[in-house]
Amino acid sequence: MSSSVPSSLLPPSPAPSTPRPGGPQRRFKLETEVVYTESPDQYRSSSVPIYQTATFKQVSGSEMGEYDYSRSGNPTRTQLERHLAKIMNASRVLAVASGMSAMDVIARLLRPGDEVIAGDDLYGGTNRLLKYLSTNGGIVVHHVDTTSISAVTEKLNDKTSMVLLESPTNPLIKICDIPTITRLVKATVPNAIVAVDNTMLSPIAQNPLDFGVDIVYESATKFLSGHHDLMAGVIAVNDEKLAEKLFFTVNATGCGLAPFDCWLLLRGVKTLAIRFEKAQSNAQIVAEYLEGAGFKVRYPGLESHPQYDLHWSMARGAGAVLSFETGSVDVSERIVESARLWGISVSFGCVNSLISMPCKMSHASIDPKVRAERALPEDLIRLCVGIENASDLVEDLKHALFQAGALKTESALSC
Ligand SMILES: Cc1ncc(COP(=O)(O)O)c(C=O)c1O
Ligand SMILES: N[C@@H](CCSC[C@H](N)C(=O)O)C(=O)O
Repeated sequence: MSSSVPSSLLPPSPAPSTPRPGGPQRRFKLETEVVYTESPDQYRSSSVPIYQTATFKQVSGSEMGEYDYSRSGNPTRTQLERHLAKIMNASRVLAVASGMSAMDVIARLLRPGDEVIAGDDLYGGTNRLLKYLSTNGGIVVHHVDTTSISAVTEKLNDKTSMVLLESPTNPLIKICDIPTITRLVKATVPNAIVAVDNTMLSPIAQNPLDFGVDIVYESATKFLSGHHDLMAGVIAVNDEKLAEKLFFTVNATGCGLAPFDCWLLLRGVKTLAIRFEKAQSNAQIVAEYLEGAGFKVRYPGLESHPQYDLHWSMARGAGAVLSFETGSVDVSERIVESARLWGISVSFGCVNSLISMPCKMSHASIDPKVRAERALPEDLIRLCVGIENASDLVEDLKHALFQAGALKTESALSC
């Protein structure tokens, strides 16, 4: 531990969970780990208390307690971070105000002149922050097709400071070979950081830290919380020095997650496994229906996905986000507007199913010219599948497709 960060400001490292204090210390299956939380609460409260306080009184003028100020640390945040560290196979997790906050904290590791290699298909907000840094921060950003290992390695040089990956990507659901890219980056530029945005799968389906990457971050606004009732981001690492640097920025900039949101997120995480499983099985049914109806569907649960085998070599599930093309922006708009059960909304990972057109919504901040260069189809529809009844979802979609003129025959309505 470095002398720059007092230990009182660091959350304790995660203890292995055990149903009874003093009982056998062991790792349980993920579905069990997400539900079980330890709390050192003096009243043995079943739910972790919300320490809705900005300050903590000190024992005396010279003796500091464990916490002094909630920007620097708060017991509810500590409990959340410990719980997430267990689930994300990390030694340390930091909970911050949003997924973009997490990305911002990570990006502050960069210095002018540094080079970043990122995907050519990535969340619009990430693209926007990278663009800002390249315009104003002296950072050079290379956007490459991360499905091609050589496209990534060709850009590696001694100025490469960070390789930023998403798999699956948002919204084209492209898969990249995280273990191989990580190995090659480490062999070529040992100090370069490999960071993975794991928002699309959550720790239930993929743990990139297990592949040797340095940082995993997620928008906890999505699957981790699951109800679209809070904004949060999480950063997970296994290197204490790196954790300290990241924590320094969290404390210095004040982006640590507020106590009530920590509590909401902790509550949401308990149902992560069951929500994710149901949403994912619904997504598989929806993807198969759309493919059967003749659409080009992007979903790693379909054997037609070009990186199907690669995906399943890394992940335990296909997730609940898929996208498909219709061949016409007008038709896509009509489909989106004809759906009743599917909410027209950005974001994903919620219990409710959502439908959107990335080029007009989540990825609208990417210059239309850049979108065209990167072959992001303007007619792309993204479906973020929730936990409703699968037949209701398919029925609603069928009717939206039919009303929009995307299903040519009545028979397609019954497939
Ligand atoms: C893949 C991905 N990463 C990061 C973010 C940013 O998260 P947040 O909206 O919580 O800031 C989003 C969506 O916003 C996303 O889709
Ligand atoms: N207006 C927002 C759009 C947020 S998109 C949220 C989510 N990541 C998604 O992919 O739907 C912005 O400008 O960031």
